[in-house]
Amino acid sequence: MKTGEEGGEDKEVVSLETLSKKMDDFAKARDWEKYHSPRNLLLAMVGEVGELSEIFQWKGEVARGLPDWKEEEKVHLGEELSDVLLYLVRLSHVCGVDLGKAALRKLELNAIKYPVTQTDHSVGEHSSSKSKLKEEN
Ligand SMILES: Nc1ccn([C@H]2C[C@H](O)[C@@H](COP(=O)(O)OP(=O)(O)OP(=O)(O)O)O2)c(=O)n1
Repeated sequence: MKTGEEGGEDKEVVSLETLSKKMDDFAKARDWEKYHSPRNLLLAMVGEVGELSEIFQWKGEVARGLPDWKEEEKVHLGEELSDVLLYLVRLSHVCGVDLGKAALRKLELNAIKYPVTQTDHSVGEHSSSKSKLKEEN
């Protein structure tokens, strides 16, 4: 699917369903579904989070947009971010969780828990946003 961008440039929109289907095809083609259990996928994802962390390790704080990074470092970053995302999507799939839906619901909960009028960004000390959302629905 393509969508128009402000600058007239088309950008491909990649859905979570597309990624999930591709992971499913990948696993089926290799007969790897037996390895893709929830626990295995969780551990694999955590391992990839470790690899992602290594990229930032010892660098100190880095500026948004990573202006000082080499192109190859950014490509590597994209690969590790992708590994985390792909395992997360796959984990959600094998657990029967609709990740897109769950994330939209969580954003709603976050908005209730942290209203825009709140300025101190503190966490905790909030009444349960989950019960508030339940009351509203
Ligand atoms: N049983 C497996 C093994 C791999 N993958 C897929 C999902 C990840 O996107 C990627 C992970 O592959 P590697 O374990 O080879 O990890 P890296 O690509 O990070 O390689 P390395 O750890 O050598 O840097 O492959 C998978 O779906 N199921």
